[in-house]
Amino acid sequence: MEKQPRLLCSELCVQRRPYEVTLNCAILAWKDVQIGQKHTGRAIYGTVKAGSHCVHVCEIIAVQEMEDDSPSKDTGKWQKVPQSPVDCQHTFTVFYIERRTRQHCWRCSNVTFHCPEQSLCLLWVQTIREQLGLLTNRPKRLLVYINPYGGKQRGKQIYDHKVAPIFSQATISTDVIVTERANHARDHLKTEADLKKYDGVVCVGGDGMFSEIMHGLVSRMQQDAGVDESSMEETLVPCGLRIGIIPAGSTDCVCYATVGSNDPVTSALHIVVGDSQPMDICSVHNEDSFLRYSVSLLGYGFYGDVLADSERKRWMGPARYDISGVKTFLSHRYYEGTVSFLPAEGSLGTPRDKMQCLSGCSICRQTSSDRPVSKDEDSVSDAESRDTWTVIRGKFLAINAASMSCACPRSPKGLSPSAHLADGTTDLILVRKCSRIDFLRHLLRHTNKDDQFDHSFVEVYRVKQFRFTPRHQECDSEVDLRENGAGGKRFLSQICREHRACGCMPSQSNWNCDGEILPHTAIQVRVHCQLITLFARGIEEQPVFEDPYTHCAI
Ligand SMILES: Nc1ncnc2c1ncn2[C@@H]1O[C@H](COP(=O)(O)OP(=O)(O)OP(=O)(O)O)[C@@H](O)[C@H]1O
Repeated sequence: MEKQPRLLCSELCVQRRPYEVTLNCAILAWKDVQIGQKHTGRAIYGTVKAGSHCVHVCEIIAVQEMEDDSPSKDTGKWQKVPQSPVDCQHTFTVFYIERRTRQHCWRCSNVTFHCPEQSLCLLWVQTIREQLGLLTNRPKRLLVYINPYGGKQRGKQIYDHKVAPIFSQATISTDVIVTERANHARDHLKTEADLKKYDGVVCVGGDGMFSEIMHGLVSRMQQDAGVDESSMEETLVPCGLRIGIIPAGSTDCVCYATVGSNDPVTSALHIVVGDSQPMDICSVHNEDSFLRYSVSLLGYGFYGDVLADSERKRWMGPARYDISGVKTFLSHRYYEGTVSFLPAEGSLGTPRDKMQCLSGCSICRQTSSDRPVSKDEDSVSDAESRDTWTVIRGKFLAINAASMSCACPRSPKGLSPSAHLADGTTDLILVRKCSRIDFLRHLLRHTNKDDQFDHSFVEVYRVKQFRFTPRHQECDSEVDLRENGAGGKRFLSQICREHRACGCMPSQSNWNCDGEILPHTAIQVRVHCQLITLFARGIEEQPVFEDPYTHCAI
């Protein structure tokens, strides 16, 4: 790391021990001057050598001058007077992010420095504040929507007790709206909200609430830019405002995939430091009508049936997903249809390359630098003329499109462990008709480390667009193609498609679109690369212990 010039260096006291405290534009470090160089290698970004501490300036939340709590003040009680090498009357406290040993969880920690003179104390406070002021990615004003009924109905409590105090410490001002009905946040964002006033929108709730806010914001951006969402050909305008997710739902899959945990304090701290994680969005159309956007899972067959069945069992609470899962598995229904897709080509990864999308992912970064700047360059018709569509017809137990890994505590690797958040693609997983026991083997692999795609009946493709037509909606030419040469069968099929009552009609499933049922089964899906940005940084790799005094070069 390049050596940065020191801005300040003083001997200050921490818990009445003398420390050499240094600041440059990247690092604040403090080293116990009395302790030797013995390594402890314990904390992360905290103590590395005994008595040596280091914090990145970009992970400082705030600095505050404090009332001196020196025990030398007369409290009326007997107390031992510690020996301090300097008379430290003036104090300031630095609040910073500390990584916890629990996976990807952050906490707000603090250290109080005692200074011998007030002028020195003020100089430190002012210089640190100046450095924080240079971090232009931090939000100053946020619009917050709270779903009081999401998850265990603790959204309001979580925000008031865990998140609001952090925002206020970081001097972020907020306008808070507690929703009164489903789609309140979406409609407010779409029509009323004065978005120019804000640096970001915060969603307190689960995946359903996030989806509402994403829909509201994306639609508003298109309206303002005069883009017609109902046309699949249109290139959508990216959202200028970042979205923060404070997890307060039942599954919190989007938060888990972009932060690595579903901890509200960690999410609040990612918002405060102004992290940015771009994310792709799939638009879903039925012919010329726009249906919905999806960021995580589009599932037909198994996941569609589980959702449809669980919706009828809402009264059971979260247990309904397990019960519907078992019921759907036992019913072992398969569905016929045609899947066509435009494969993603070039240097992007593949769904089976085991390259997990982590913080600073090189594949997503490369995609972002390769993205066309002009609207015309990326039109659907252009893409279609360059690329060729692959067509697959068959009987499927499940058709899933995972635009992110969809990892969650139940499925730590997710449906597609190598799916990327922002590479402009979705992983299309086709599970063909197979025996119950084989399907069970495939499903169980979502919960362990084995490759869930390593089955003869599973195919996975990384795609930019896809379409699905259920068999009964296929036009005659498609059916003719499939049944080429089988004259009798074709005739029978024609009759069956026209006579639902005869019972040979292939049954239909529903599309599960990020937890919502779509009203149509024939759909066209297009991935819009990096359409939104979250206050997140992706999942960080486990930190390496490093010596701040050698590598941070302070
Ligand atoms: N005030 C409200 N009253 C009723 N429903 C609401 C209200 N505000 C939001 N909603 C709706 O509640 C639904 C579920 O909310 P949310 O996603 O927060 O929780 P969840 O379903 O428990 O969690 P998850 O989606 O992570 O499983 C959302 O689709 C949202 O549209």
